Amino acid sequence: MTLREGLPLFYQQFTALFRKNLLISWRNKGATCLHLFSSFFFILLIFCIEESMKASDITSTAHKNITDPKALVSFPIPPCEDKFFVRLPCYDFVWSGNQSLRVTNIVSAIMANNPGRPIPTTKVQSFKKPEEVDAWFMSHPLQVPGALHFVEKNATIISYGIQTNSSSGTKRGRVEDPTFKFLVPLQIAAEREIARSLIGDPKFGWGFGFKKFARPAFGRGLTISALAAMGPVFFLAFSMFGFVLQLGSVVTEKELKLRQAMTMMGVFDSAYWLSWLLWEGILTFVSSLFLVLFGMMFKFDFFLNNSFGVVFLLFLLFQFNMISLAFVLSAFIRKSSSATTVGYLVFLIGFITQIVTSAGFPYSSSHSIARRVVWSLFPPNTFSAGLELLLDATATPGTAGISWSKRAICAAGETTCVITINKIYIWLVGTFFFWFVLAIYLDNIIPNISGVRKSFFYFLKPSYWTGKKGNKVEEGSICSCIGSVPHVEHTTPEDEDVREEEVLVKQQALDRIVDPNIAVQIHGLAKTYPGTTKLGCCKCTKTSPFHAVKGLWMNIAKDQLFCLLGPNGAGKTTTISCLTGINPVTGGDAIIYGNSIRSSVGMSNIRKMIGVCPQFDILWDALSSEEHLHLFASIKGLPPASIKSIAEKLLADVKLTGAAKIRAGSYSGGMKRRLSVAVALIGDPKLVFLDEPTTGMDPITRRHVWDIIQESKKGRAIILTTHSMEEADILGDRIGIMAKGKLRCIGTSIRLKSRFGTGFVTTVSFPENTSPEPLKRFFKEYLKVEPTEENKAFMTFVIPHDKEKLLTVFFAELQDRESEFGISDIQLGLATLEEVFLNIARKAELESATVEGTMVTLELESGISVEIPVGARFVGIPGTENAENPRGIMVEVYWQQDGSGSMCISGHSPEMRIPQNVPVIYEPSSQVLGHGQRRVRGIVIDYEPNN
Ligand SMILES: Nc1ncnc2c1ncn2[C@@H]1O[C@H](COP(=O)(O)OP(=O)(O)OP(=O)(O)O)[C@@H](O)[C@H]1O
Repeated sequence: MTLREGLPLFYQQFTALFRKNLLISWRNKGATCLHLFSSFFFILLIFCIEESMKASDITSTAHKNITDPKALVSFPIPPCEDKFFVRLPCYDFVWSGNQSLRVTNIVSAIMANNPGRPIPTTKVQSFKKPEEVDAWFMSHPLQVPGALHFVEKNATIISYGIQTNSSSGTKRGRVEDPTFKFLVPLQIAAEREIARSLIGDPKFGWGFGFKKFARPAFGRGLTISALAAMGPVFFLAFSMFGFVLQLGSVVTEKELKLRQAMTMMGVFDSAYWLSWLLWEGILTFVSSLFLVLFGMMFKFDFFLNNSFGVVFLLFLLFQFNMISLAFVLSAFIRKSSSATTVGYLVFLIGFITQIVTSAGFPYSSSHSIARRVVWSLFPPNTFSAGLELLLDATATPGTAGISWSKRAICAAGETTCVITINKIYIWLVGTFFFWFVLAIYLDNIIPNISGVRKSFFYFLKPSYWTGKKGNKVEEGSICSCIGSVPHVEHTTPEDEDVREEEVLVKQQALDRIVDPNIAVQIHGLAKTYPGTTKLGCCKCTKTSPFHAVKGLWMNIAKDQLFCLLGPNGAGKTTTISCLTGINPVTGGDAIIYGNSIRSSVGMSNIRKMIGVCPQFDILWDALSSEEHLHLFASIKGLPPASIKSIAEKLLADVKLTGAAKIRAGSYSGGMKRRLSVAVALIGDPKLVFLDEPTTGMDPITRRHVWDIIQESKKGRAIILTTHSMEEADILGDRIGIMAKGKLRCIGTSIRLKSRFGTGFVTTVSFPENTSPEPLKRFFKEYLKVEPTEENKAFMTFVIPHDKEKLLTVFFAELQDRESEFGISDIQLGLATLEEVFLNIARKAELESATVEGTMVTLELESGISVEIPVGARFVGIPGTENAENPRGIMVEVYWQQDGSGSMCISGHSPEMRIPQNVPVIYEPSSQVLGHGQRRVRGIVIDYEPNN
């Protein structure tokens, strides 16, 4: 099947990824609806606030048509206690000019004739001169609202002046206007009584009143506008929905390694980012449209009087900016759960900078261009400036706002201005591209989930653009100082098969022999994870480099399943990660169907011919198995016409046809693993990596998957890692066991069992009343072996390999004497692969424990505690030497793997004498430990019981 390449592949990937984004949004309806329609709630909220503000201001006539305004007449002088802030005892007014009798009479008349409330003399203070009044004010602050100053010039002229505190005060939301409350009543009273005094008629009528203009009701803008006050912050909050959702989606794909899986399948970065951009762009377009339409529906002048295109474009460009900002921040975030926190922080910062922007910073000629440039990089700032222009334009009722044709013209009255709505559009387009390009750059240079990144100047290398030659990646955080990675000393393998394999591969590499039957040739593959430096708040934590794979040499044949076994941390997954290009190798190389994993061209060829089932399921919860297969098939470049039938076949193979349309989120662990296996087999790959494919499966499903794997061997190579020895035994054509980063043994299952197993295992069964002693003696005399396990019904003997030649005669005689020994059944078999595995793992543990001094405590039945290195098999107990046992006593320690895959002690043999001439592998320097406790350090003895 020919896979698509170049532009057609890009287009195919882009459409598949776009569909994936669409499906995920569709399945996540709640969040998508919130993104699209939350504007309605914000607009409704602003509308409600504005209505309630109007309702609370019932005395205001601003919203009413005034056709026949009423005259406001008769202002009595209010009692001084009515003043909002007054100090008691207070006075209704004070006056100067009391040396004149006429003035005194005028003031008396003012007090007596005050409408509705004659003023008592105790509430008035008199002075001779205004200066005395000022002096009194100084010593009696806040004790009087106003003062009258009279001067009798002559018989026909009496002049007067008024003093009041002109600053208006507020109390509990009410405003005190000193002019109308205190000044005008004093003025009316003074003028009335002066006129009566001058005319000489104490009943002279003196009418005075105010009357408003008749006028239509004011619009919203002139008085209170909730939109002007809260619009910027509400619109910023609204844009946060899309921002947080976008950030969460991108980070989730990174966190769940979905992005890595797609990269492994050869997805173009450009197709990935553009698919997100287009989908989010559509959502943004629709949500901005709804926002403007809702604003118009609620009849806000802002939306009605400014041109539709002008308002819509501002919201659209701002939201696009928030998408690219989300892309940038996604490079720094590892957990999708942090998206909401980051969204909240961005909102908080945006809220603060919006306040600063609305205060005039930096969009005025008094600020430098540099300040404006820096400030405008943060999209909420430019957005806020744009909103302010549009709000100002519609602040006066009945004004036309900003039209599309006038978008580049300064506000009325200004000949020059530093910012227009058109300039804001240009800024927003510029910052959108700036953040988007920065997001792609950061995505490349910040270490991905596997700790891999590109160099800072990767884009300057022609190979990045042409895809030719190496496109090297680096490891470690961008801030950590990575020194040179320590070299791994290559040691000649101890095992002869591993040595032989190494020599063969080296020779083939030297002779440049390309064996047509070899799918993968691994040349001294080494991987060292660099140490990292992490800056904490108080200290710097450093981890040292770790050699995970220390030079692998091996061939993996076509049409074969190579099984890679090893305890936890052996380096199996790291080897697979290197072979699949997830992690760069530190040393060596691997040739996969003639392509080197060290070259980017080679790797891009390799990606087309491999299928990977990673250790952990890499699936979208919201997509069904059918959709997963369609997506990955499209990314791989399978011809569109064939994708449907291929997906159907794969689903049938892994028995998921019935669940093809069900979302993977509701699958059981086993179903997810089967889907992962199907994904690995998409596009008929020539090399398949299966990293623990049957983990979490029930026995029936596991058998079924084994059948699928067995079937899939035809025409391809499979590299399988597993912790199930049964799986390895059944499926593996060849098995390699790794431990501590090195290959420890390699060969067929039979070969490994015969070389590393303890020998042949025979189980003899007999009826319960039979005496086992004669049988035991027979085994002891002929083969010199004791039973390793015995009960009333059977005995198990392990016969060392060196007794193999004796077995034919031995078993012939045993069969002849069956009735004599009372035997009911005899079974003979090789040691299990599990035993081989434990042996290898134990030896590797012992090797590193002896170097690193990793000890565990062996509790002997005799009550002694012995400290021994992990993996030690025969352990001598110091202090047990005597005449009978000149070298002392030893025990055989039995090991097993615990749930986490680490070696732990499962028991020990009875104590036995240490034979003469057996060498000591490890003798601890100090023998006795503890205070009075019987706790010693064991001596590790190199003893093979069969020799
Ligand atoms: N990114 C990393 N940085 C540092 N050390 C790592 C990193 N990834 C893996 N290691 C270490 O490398 C060693 C080999 O890990 P690897 O995952 O390859 O083991 P494995 O054989 O696949 O084990 P398992 O059976 O548990 O999957 C382990 O000790 C692990 O802690």
